[in-house]
Amino acid sequence: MDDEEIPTLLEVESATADPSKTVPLTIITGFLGAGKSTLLKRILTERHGYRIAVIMNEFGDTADIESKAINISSPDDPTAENSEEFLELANGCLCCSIKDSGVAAIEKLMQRKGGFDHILLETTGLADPGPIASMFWQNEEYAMGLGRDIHLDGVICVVDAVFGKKQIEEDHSVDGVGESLRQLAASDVILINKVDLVGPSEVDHLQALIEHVNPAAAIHRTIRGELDLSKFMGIGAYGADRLLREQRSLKQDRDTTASHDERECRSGEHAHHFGPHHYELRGISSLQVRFPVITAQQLQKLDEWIRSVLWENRLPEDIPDSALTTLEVLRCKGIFVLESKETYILQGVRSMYEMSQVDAEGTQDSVGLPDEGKLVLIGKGLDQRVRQSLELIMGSSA
Ligand SMILES: Nc1nc2c(ncn2[C@@H]2O[C@H](COP(=O)(O)OP(=O)(O)OP(=O)(O)O)[C@@H](O)[C@H]2O)c(=O)[nH]1
Repeated sequence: MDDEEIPTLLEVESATADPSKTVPLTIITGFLGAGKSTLLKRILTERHGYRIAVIMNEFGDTADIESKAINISSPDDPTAENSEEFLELANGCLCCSIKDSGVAAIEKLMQRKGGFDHILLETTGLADPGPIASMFWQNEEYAMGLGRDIHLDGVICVVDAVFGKKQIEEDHSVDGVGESLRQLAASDVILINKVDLVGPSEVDHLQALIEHVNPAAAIHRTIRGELDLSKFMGIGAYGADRLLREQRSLKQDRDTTASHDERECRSGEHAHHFGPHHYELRGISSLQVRFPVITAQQLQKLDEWIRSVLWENRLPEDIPDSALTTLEVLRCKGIFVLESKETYILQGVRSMYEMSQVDAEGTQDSVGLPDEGKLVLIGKGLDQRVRQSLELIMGSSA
């Protein structure tokens, strides 16, 4: 294809309820110097066929530095220095380097609706993408305005293969949880970048660490952000299909590689409902729990449990306002299968969550419905007590 040709628009797969009506938005976060600008430069300059609007650093103060760094401004363009203007790029993408507040930037962008199919929002200026993710996801106030035009597709985090481990170990802690760990916790896709600079065993080690912190994210290894865009765009991280697909592959993995410990655990009187996955690192912990088929009453109890944990930061059996725990859930995902064969999915970002029934006919044919459920929690204080509290619900019959 020569430079004069107009790029062909590729289909972007999306698993959300009605993607044709709203524009998917991906939040990009990442460790210092990990390769976010390199990834964005590639997206803005390569011929990939997608029409993407990139909003850079609208929440930070370094828009000018960033735009120079990725060298997209044209000397012939008198608006290039104006931080509130958009640049149309040769590959069909739009770049918006803006100092304005995020919402204002996106409002302006949406006035150009039809000119792009996907929004990438870079949030370098912020340590923790969680609050922005919850703003774009299921926020009623927001949904009255821009939310009608946009849906949150996913959060991605770029991690430095060379310094990632050190950054996790040394970064600043906010409320006992390091910034980089908060980024990992909030992410749906994680790129371990610069793998050309370290040996495979070092990358394996870093990947294992990341998998423990966030057992729900997809992890890819990259060099200079080289990765098929469909791996992190149009992923529908908050939709049902992705969760169902993950659940199916989890089951296949377990069917073929169930460990001795897990088999023992499954045959135990109470423990058979739960996988032994709990992990804690520098204040952040994750908990992964398998659920067998449950009753409608158990689902209701679980819903109450989630409300108590997400809204009041305590287990239902804890005394209100007791300072015993520092429980906080930053991200949760779940899938629950009822005796009636109804299937529910849970999606949660901080204190907001949604439990919705899966419409079997609405899922993609290849996905299918699972025969058992799971719950993944990422946050603070997710220890043995939390697991035992879930066991109480699962053990209850009414
Ligand atoms: N060898 C190697 N270098 C890379 C790779 N990706 C990025 N770099 C280099 O790493 C340096 C930092 O990359 P950037 O893309 O600027 O990182 P960033 O995350 O945007 O940095 P900040 O915004 O400052 O946090 C640059 O010199 C890049 O050329 C990679 O995969 N391999």
